[in-house]
Amino acid sequence: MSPILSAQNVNIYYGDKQAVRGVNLNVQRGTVNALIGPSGCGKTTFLRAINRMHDLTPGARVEGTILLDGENVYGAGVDPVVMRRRVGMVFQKPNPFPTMSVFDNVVSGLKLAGIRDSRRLMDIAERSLRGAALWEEVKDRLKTPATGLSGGQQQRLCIARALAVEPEILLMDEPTSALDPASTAKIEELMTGLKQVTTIIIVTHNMHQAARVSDTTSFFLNGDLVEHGVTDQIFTAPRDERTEAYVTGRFG
Ligand SMILES: Nc1ncnc2c1ncn2[C@@H]1O[C@H](COP(=O)(O)OP(=O)(O)OP(=O)(O)O)[C@@H](O)[C@H]1O
Repeated sequence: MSPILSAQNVNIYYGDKQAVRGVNLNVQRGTVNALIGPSGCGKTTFLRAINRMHDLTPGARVEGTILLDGENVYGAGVDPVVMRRRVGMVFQKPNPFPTMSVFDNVVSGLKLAGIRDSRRLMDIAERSLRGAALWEEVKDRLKTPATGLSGGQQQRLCIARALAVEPEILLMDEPTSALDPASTAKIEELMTGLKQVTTIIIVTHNMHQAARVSDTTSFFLNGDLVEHGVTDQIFTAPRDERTEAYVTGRFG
């Protein structure tokens, strides 16, 4: 099967400084993929290249090829805004739009895309909130401010907001690092279900989390992708001694 994402010789720079070096990575549809490695090794930098977030960072430059379902993400004529709809993103800290209600947060991307039909918006909002395992908790308070939700609920709201526009890939940058263990467990559980509707690439510092939720794992070190493989293999039989040192906790 052709990969949903194919990165080919990707180099990323901030000014003169190279943060990611020659990364080659294929990600299969309907899987969860974890990016692990010590602080500063380039995980977030690589993640942000996938939906062209570096376009917004002065001095940042991406070289090489990133194909989304065969289409060059950086190709001439590709609208970065459209690309960011196809590749959704959830950040470390929940960031619901603070002045909007729960409902308006979920449908914000749809409204921007010109969808106005209220029946349709409600259907998609319900489906997205169910997809983010939040519907039961918020169905009676859809019109209340999103800021009234707990941190864990706000993060699931951000996941619902990302799901509403049916992204082909969902990028998650340490999505549980600001959450308590119960909220973290809920989001980890939910990822398995999300594989039915999208493909997930998650940056995590937590190796137990990577081992629990992901199908494949990529180990980064100093801007290099050292090793990529099935998660079980990376954690139990790594091929590179640097991967072994990291997953056994000898540094990082
Ligand atoms: N906007 C920026 N401008 C300049 N250098 C940056 C910028 N963002 C990141 N870097 C540098 O690029 C390198 C990779 O950073 P990146 O944030 O991708 O690492 P990371 O593996 O995600 O780290 P962490 O796990 O701490 O989030 C680091 O040396 C970092 O200091």
